[in-house]
Amino acid sequence: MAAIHKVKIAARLRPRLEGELEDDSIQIVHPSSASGGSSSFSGGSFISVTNPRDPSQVFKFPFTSCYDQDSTQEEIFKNDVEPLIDVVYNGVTVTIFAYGVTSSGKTHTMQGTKSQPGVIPRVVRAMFEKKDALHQFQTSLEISYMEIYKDDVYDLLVTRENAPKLPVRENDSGMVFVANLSKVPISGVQDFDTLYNAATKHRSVGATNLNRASSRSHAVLTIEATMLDPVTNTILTGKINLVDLAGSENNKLTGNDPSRMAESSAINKSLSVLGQVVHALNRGDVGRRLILGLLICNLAPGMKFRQDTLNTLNFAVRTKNVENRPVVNERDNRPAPRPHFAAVSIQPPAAKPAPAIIQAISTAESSSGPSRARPSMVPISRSQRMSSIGSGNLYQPFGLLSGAGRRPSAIPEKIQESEGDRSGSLGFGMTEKEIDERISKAVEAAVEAEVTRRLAERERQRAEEEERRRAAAESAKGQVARSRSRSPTKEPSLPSGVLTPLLRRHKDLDNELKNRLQELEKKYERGAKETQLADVLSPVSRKKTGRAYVALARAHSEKGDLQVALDLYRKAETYVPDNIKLKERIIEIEWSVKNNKEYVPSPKPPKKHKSKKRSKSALGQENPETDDAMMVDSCGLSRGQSHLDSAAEFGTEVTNTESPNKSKRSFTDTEDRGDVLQTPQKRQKRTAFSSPAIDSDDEMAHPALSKKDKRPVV
Ligand SMILES: Nc1ncnc2c1ncn2[C@@H]1O[C@H](COP(=O)(O)OP(=O)(O)OP(=O)(O)O)[C@@H](O)[C@H]1O
Repeated sequence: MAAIHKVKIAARLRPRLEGELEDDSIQIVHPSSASGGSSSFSGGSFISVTNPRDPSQVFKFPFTSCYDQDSTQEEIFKNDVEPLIDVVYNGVTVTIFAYGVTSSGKTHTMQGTKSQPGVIPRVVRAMFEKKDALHQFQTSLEISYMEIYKDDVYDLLVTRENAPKLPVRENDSGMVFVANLSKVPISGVQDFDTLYNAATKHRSVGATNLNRASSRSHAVLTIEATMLDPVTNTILTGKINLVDLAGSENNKLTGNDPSRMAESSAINKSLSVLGQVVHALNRGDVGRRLILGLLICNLAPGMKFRQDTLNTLNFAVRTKNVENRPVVNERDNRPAPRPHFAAVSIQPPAAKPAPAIIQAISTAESSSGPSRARPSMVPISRSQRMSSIGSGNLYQPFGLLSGAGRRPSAIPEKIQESEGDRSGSLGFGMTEKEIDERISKAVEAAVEAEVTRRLAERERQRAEEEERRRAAAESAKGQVARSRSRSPTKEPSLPSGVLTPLLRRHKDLDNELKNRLQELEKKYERGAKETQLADVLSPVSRKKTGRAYVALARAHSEKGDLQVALDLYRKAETYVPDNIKLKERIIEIEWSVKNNKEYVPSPKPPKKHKSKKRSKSALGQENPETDDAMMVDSCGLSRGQSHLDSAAEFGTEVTNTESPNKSKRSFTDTEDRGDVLQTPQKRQKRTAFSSPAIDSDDEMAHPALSKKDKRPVV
């Protein structure tokens, strides 16, 4: 078996910022805080998040690297990033993502400041240090820097005026790349700083309530090392992709205006697709070549961010199970190049298109599933590809590429043409054993991929065969029924004798078994179609279907069928993947199932009287239309109630994001000041809203959905 690496997760909780309230709803817990001054303990550390429904309970998320508020940039780099530099110099593509809600510290972690440089400047320095140490190779470094803004890709290394949208294309071997993205050689740290600082100014940044300089785009910086071994005349290419994702957004907190909402919706959509891809990778729906090596989950402290923190951690937990099978990008540099089988990529059939973020991070291994949503691009021809290669234009951002034919522009011509004695050296300073190992791993990977392909093919044939058989059985059944109706006595009778009862029983069982199998098959087909179905449904229908599943799940959870309820909630999630409350519900039930604990759903609300509705409407905080919709809320709470409740509980603003004109009311304030400051009337209202239910407006509402979408669904 080829070596498999799980994606490494690091979680980092940023310190409280000025004006943020102190509370311990999100904490990093180290096994023994007494065991030394480090702010990151590997082994046993976990993030604890209090359960929004029951503050006496906590959710624990153990990760190998947990960095608390006192952690330093140096610590993160030393522990989790620096080891990856060697991997890059071994010809592997590595990706580091910073993921988290807006203002959680992604840019601080990746970019940092002059006094506290982050991952990016440290990686660059380390890449140059390592390059200098590799005397035996002729090594060059190049960078590309792009941003993905509202699903469009722009080159950050050229000025905005000269930066048209770059097309994302797929070549004829299924490799996704950003065409015409510039790749610039860098000669040293200073050189990089000049380029990078200028490029960063081109990035789309805007102010939100939470962050004055919020990144509104995903930024992907790629540093590529090309190493030529003059002795063996082979070229090894390693890359490190450093991705500062735009923050996932809670529009209630960010206070986005309508134009920002569109931006925000694009950000959330792309992050949600990223989440789905990771989910699909976990389920094995898509190829298991990986999209990242390290995921840094940035967390913001305090109750205000608790829900976002749970979402981020939930995403991280899923990502943790993704397996990574690194591939070495090595190729022969002799005049008649042939692909090294270590770099052979087995190409899957064409899949659905996807947003740019996914196209950019996927490696064309994805064979199905929700991983592509961009309209299909015209594949470039081989000749085009070669000319792009020649001009240095072809960019394969995260490619585990089939390496033949690509000539790094930064390598001097004479080196490219040189041909060394291949027998005398083991190349790239590796021992024979290491080379053998690498070869056997590559062979295993190729064989495994081939076996997987064949198994899939066989499975497909089996399914077709099964379908044919079922159709034949159906039509035979129809004929039997018809002939029976014509002459009911014609059914072949069992031979009489002592075995007759046994034969009859056998026949009954046989029929029962067949029926069950048919049912199972139908169920399986339904499950497989679920994701595809969700893709083709309109947002309204998706939401309706999601709600129906939630209602069903709720019924099961009330009966105590937690596993069934969980499955149904997960199904619902397929239809409403962005639903925060639903995700939270899933986490809770998962926790209850895993720990064999009772799960107590919140009580159904009493039926509302019209007068109550009127009085609520009079508050100007909801409209009756949405109120009706609330009645179908899976947890039984009316939407308005739970909306307010949830807002109150999480200290969020009760601002209807659909209408920027509606008045805002901050519950953070009310909550912080406590009940003492409230009038008896207000206190009464607050009590009514303080049910512990968590299913709320949020559970079924997506910020991008229109008002129309919030109609009753059942
Ligand atoms: N570890 C830290 N130490 C000190 N300050 C921090 C830390 N992390 C973040 N901050 C501060 O918090 C604020 C928000 O951080 P940052 O801009 O990095 O968030 P972000 O996740 O990149 O947000 P967005 O997604 O909106 O771009 C900044 O003022 C930053 O300086």
